[in-house]
Amino acid sequence: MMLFGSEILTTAQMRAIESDAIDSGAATGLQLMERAGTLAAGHIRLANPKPGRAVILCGPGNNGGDGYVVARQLHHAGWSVRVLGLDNMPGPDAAHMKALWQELGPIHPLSDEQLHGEAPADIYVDAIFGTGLTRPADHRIMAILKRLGSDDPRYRDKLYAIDCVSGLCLDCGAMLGWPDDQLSRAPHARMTIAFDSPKPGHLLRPGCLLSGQVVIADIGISAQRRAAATQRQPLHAIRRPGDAAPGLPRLLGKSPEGHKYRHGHAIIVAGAAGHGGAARLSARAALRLGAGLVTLCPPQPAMPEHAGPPDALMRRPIDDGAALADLLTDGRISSICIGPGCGINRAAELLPTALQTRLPCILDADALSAIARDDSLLAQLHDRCVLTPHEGEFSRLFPDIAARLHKAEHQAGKTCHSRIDATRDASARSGAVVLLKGPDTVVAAPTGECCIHSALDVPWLATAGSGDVLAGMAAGLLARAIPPFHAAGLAALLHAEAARQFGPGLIADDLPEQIPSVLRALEV
Ligand SMILES: NC(=O)C1=CN([C@@H]2O[C@H](COP(=O)(O)OP(=O)(O)OC[C@H]3O[C@@H](n4cnc5c(N)ncnc54)[C@H](OP(=O)(O)O)[C@@H]3O)[C@@H](O)[C@H]2O)[C@@H](O)CC1
Ligand SMILES: Nc1ncnc2c1ncn2[C@@H]1O[C@H](COP(=O)(O)OP(=O)(O)O)[C@@H](O)[C@H]1O
Ligand SMILES: [K+]
Repeated sequence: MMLFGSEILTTAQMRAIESDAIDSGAATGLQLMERAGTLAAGHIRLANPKPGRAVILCGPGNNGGDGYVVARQLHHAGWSVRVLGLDNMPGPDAAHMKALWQELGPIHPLSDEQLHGEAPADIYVDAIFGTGLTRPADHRIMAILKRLGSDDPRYRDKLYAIDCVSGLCLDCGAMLGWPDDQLSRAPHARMTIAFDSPKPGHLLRPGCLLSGQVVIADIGISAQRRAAATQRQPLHAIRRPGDAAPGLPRLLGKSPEGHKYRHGHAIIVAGAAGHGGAARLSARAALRLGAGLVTLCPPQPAMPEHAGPPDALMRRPIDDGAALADLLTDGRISSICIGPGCGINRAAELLPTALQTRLPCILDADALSAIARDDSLLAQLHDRCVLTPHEGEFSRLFPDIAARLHKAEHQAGKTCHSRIDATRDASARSGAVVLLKGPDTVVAAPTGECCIHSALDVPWLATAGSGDVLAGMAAGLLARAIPPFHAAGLAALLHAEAARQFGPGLIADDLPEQIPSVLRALEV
């Protein structure tokens, strides 16, 4: 089953595909550069139909080569174009494009003084660095980037980036040489024109926050991309339900001849009195996503707390591992959710029983804390488990992997280790599906399958209990026999879509109630 939208390529994969296209004679490097620059100019013109004044900033490599093509194309379209470039000898393709531009106009020094000395322009095009950036820009280029990112209204909302905002590592989304506390002053593009496929850095923070609208220009290498697809670990981007496969409504729908047990039975473990809200949110979400039955399992003393609605929810007290084992002898139970409001000690006590059954299970919140405390629990995880940590929980579960995410090493120009790498490593180590939460949620399976779900437009999800709803949604989907990787990815997608539909003012209680409308919009 292939559910997830457009493929994401790393920069190495992109370079390999470009080489294949060139080596096979499908296109020359010069033709690819001409297409890239022409398509970028086309997108800029679509966004700015009336020719105006453009300043094009061209760097030392092929990204600069694309910039010279953009300059030429805008010039021919009637724009007044000023080009700022470096006095270096780029590779042959970029050198050719540079020479073609020089037949039309001069190249001024690429410096902050020159940029700020220019008459104000309608647009600025960043063609300084693309996929070839290997180290932080030097102080002269940094001065230009800071200028473009400044509050000065001359530059605000006028930046078009070729492939990426310069300084961005397209493999991990970090801005090389930019301390976290200065990122607000980094250039924020209005639009990024990227080639063939999105790259991780367009989707991961902070890159996704700096890239603006990312448009993908088809430079004619999709045949080479498809030909090599089986050699890559699958990595996909899902932003909206439309990015998911057409099979989604059928997957989430219910067949006319099905009865409740055909749609599975989810167990939601609850905790001690006073903490019941979290598990009830999960249970509601599992019901709304179509699990045939949902049973909430608090300890006996907490039962009275769960007397209220929804009436569709069943309750059964579970005091210890033996009681859970007894419940799980019912072969119709098809998923378990442990964590929300559970309490760490209770989670630690119940986890071995739950894991021993090898039933699909969602492990969230306190279950993650229990696993972080006890390596023997980590060793019992299996490929039908879905771990749903936020960054703090992730760091406690996988401290060494999280430490590699630390950007200082990268900023010194060493290794690059992205949220994708970290989530994949965590999944490989635990043998479970891992969903690392955030505005750029990453889901990875032990098979290496991975997807990024971008929810940058729904910051109202950052509200207490929203993770509990996510866990319940995934538990509902797992109960319905949707495989763990897809259940996790779909839960992230439908969760964000519910928030999107509800809009500002959202609290976690609203999310399960919004699910029917999300499903209706999907024509489930
Ligand atoms: N390949 C293709 O067919 C196609 C590629 N396309 C385009 O090519 C772009 C990739 O081009 P690229 O590989 O030349 O790298 P690019 O991003 O221009 O920058 C690297 C240059 O900067 C240098 N450099 C690096 N870091 C530096 C620093 N901190 N400070 C100073 N210098 C630094 C580095 O030299 P170095 O000193 O590291 O040897 C090199 O000279 C890609 O993003 C897309 O726009 C499209 O045309 C489609 C077809
Ligand atoms: N700024 C944000 N933009 C979009 N989604 C977010 C943002 N912050 C958090 N989320 C999402 O909200 C949920 C929060 O989960 P979690 O941190 O576990 O909260 P809680 O423990 O209160 O339920 C996750 O699904 C996460 O991806
Ligand atoms: K660029």
